[in-house]
Amino acid sequence: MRAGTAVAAGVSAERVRLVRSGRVLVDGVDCTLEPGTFTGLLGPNGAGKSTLLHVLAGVLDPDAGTVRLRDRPLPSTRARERARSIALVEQSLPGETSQRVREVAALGRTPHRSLLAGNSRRDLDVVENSLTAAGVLRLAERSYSTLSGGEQQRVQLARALAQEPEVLLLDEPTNHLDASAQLETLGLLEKLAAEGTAVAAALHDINHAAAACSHLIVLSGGRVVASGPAGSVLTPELIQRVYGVRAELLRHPLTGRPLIALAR
Ligand SMILES: Nc1ncnc2c1ncn2[C@@H]1O[C@H](COP(=O)(O)OP(=O)(O)OP(=O)(O)O)[C@@H](O)[C@H]1O
Repeated sequence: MRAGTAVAAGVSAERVRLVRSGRVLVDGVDCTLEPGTFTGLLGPNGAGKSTLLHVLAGVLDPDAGTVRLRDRPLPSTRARERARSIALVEQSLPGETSQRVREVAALGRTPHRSLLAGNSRRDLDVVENSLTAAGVLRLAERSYSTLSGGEQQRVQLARALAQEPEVLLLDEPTNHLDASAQLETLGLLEKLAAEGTAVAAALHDINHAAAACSHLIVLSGGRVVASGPAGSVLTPELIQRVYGVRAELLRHPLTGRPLIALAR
C-alpha cells in the first residue's frame, strides 16, 4: 500500500471525495491496495471506512478524484471485468434468500460464466474449495436463510472467494464470528494476501489489525490520518488521538505479534 501513486495491479484511489446529503463522507483520500498486501482500514464509528470500501469497489462513484483498477479509471473498466476483479463482502448480510448455501457461494462464479452457460466442472471445484476455505462446506446443502449471522458471514466470504478476485474488500469480516472463527478468518485473509490477492478489510479490533495486517489506513472524519506498514502506524499517540483511549504496545506472549493494551 503506497500513498497516491498508480500501480500496475490492484486498486488505487487518488484525491477521492464523496458527498451525500450535503455531508462530506470521504475527503482527499489517497491509497493504493497492492497485490500481496492485507490492508486494515481503522477508525472510529462513522469515520468513513465502509464508504471508502464502497468507493474502491466501484459501488459508489466519488464526486471528485479517481479510482483505478490496474491503472485504468474504474468507470472506463467494463462491468464484467470489474466484477471478475473486485469482490466486496458487505457488513450487512442479505438473509432473505431461499437459496442453498452452495448456490449462494456459486453466485461468485457469475462474472466468469457466459450468460446462458451453467457451472463448468472448474466452477463447481472453485465453489467447493471456497466453501472449504471459509469453513462452511458442512453447511453446503442448508438453506442460507436458516443460518446464524456468523455462518452467513462465512458463506458471504465463500461467495467472494469463489469470485477469485484480484482485490478482496471486506467490511468488518469478523463482526459476527466467535473467537476461533475470527482468528481463522484473519488467517485466511493473510494467506490470500500472501498468495497475491490485494486484501483490505474495515476492522474495529485494533489488535486484529496489528496482528494480521501488513498495512494500515486510519481514517477519522473521512480523512486519512495515518497510513503505512502496520508496524509503524499504530503508535500510542495515534490511538489516543483517533480513539480517545490510552494505549501501550506490547508483544503477544503466545504469538510474538504486536499486542495493544487499551484503557480509558
Ligand atoms: N447516504 C448517506 N447520507 C448521509 N450520510 C451518510 C450516508 N451514508 C453514510 N453516511 C454517514 O457517513 C459517515 C461515514 O459512514 P461509514 O459507514 O462509511 O462509516 P464507518 O467508518 O464504516 O462506520 P462504522 O464503524 O460505524 O461502520 C457516517 O457518519 C454516516 O452516518
